[in-house]
Amino acid sequence: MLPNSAEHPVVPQFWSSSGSNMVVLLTLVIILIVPSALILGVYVIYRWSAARRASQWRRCNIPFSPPTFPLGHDAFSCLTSASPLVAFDRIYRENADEDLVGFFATSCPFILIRDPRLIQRVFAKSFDKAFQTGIVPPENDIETQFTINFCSDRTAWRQSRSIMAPVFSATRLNDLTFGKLKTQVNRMWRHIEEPRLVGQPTKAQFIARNFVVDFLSTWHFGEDSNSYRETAQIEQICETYYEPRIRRLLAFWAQVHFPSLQIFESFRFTSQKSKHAMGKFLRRKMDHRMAHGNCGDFVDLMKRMQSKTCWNAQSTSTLDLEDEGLNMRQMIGLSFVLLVAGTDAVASVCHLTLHLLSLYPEHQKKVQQEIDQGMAKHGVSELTLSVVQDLQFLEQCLMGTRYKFRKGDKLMIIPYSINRDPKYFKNPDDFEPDRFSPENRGSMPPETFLTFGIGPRKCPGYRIGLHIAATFVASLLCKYTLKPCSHLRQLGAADFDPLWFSLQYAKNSILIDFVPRVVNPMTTEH
Ligand code: HEM
Repeated sequence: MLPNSAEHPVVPQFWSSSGSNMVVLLTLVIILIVPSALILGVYVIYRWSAARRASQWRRCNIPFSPPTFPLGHDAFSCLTSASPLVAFDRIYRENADEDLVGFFATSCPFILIRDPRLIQRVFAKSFDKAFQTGIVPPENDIETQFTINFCSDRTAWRQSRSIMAPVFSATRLNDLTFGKLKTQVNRMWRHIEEPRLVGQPTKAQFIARNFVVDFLSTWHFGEDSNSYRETAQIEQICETYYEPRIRRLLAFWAQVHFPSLQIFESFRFTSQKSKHAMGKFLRRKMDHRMAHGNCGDFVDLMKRMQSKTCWNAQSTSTLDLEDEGLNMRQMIGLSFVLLVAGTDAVASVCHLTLHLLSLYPEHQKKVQQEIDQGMAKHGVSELTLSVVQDLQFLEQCLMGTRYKFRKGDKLMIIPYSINRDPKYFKNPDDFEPDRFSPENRGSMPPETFLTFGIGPRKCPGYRIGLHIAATFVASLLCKYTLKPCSHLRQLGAADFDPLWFSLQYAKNSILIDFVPRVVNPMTTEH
């Protein structure tokens, strides 16, 4: 019997089931077809732009590795677990016969320059190429423009380097500043003693970073921070400087592809949060100076520049300071220079040198002898500025760490790989500070020494950085002998933390045993 149509309306039933089928069908279309179409679209654009770039490289006779979708070069497949250095180093090694090689990182084309002579030609002799660092902040991102490292506006770059010249000058290191370093040394010794007395090792990264952050905080900003007790305020600002990893990668991608598109404004390298935090910090410092007088440090320099007509640059740049002096946004950028460019570079040289010296007791002993002799020569029983300035062999050790790598624009150089290339260095994997002795450095091709960069954008702070690192290492070696505890061999590219974009921190803590020395340097004869 047919159902009663009034109770069981046939037509609506039909429509409702077919309607729900349609909904399911539509949902499937949306779930499957739309994303597939999007991926296909991205793929086509990817292939098209890669093919265009490849044909340009072919025309210019530049050898290249064809891209694999979506990572670019397949060396990047390890990116989530390893530092980008691993991928770059692999590309360097895979192309041993080439002077330069093109490759893709996702869809971004890069040229890795392998031959040091070519590096010198491009980066040292051709200012235009050297000027572009690859990160291209928009002109109105004043803070980032004034953070010298990322500056893409020539006038701002010249101005920033010139304003900061007194800060980079080694003459700022005097007995007074050395006294501040000594405060940090005493705190570090106290920190090492606590675990040592209960038979535990010390984390090299931790003491190195605290030492550098606290010293820079005191020296430049007059802020007496003690990172062993609580995180220094400038460290908190530093922590928010770089966006979290995924945003940072997106920012880098957006900057390479669409440097001027406002839509990617939110994916910028320098986070808004850190700009605000730095602004607040600087304002507080300046107010304090108004009330309590000057200290002759970086904050005072900024304060002077704030009100001064400081440039006669015949420039049409929007960043021209003529008649205005520095404004707060420019000062924020310049303050970041000290934190971003200085802190990690010096801290990584410090802890990596400790690690290497713990692995090479013969070099460690030589540094200790040099320190003891220095103290005896100057008739002192503790480190002084003059003793540290005499430590030639220690300086060679600091240079010998050679872990730094430079990431330029679409042009890239990898000092890490060049420094380990047997073509240029005998026994490249050995820690041989004598490579950097004054005699040997003279015979070494200058273009192979890239620890501080090369050309007009070479590191302006390296003298200061080496001095801080020398004080750090010397103050430890005059009191202790180092024994490796965790890493029993030199670090390779794969041992570095993937979360660090350019500077290298080891993935796992480098633990070192500090064994007190029994010698009294004043009475030791050598
Ligand atoms: C001893 C430790 C240091 C090392 C190994 C080091 C290394 C480098 C390298 C390799 C570059 C070039 C980066 C590139 O081209 O991508 C650089 C640039 C720079 N460094 Fe250092 N650096 C050190 C200490 C410092 C210190 C203490 C400061 C600041 C107080 C500083 C400030 C800068 C600045 C501002 C730049 C950018 C220069 C420009 O683009 O014109 N560095 N550094």
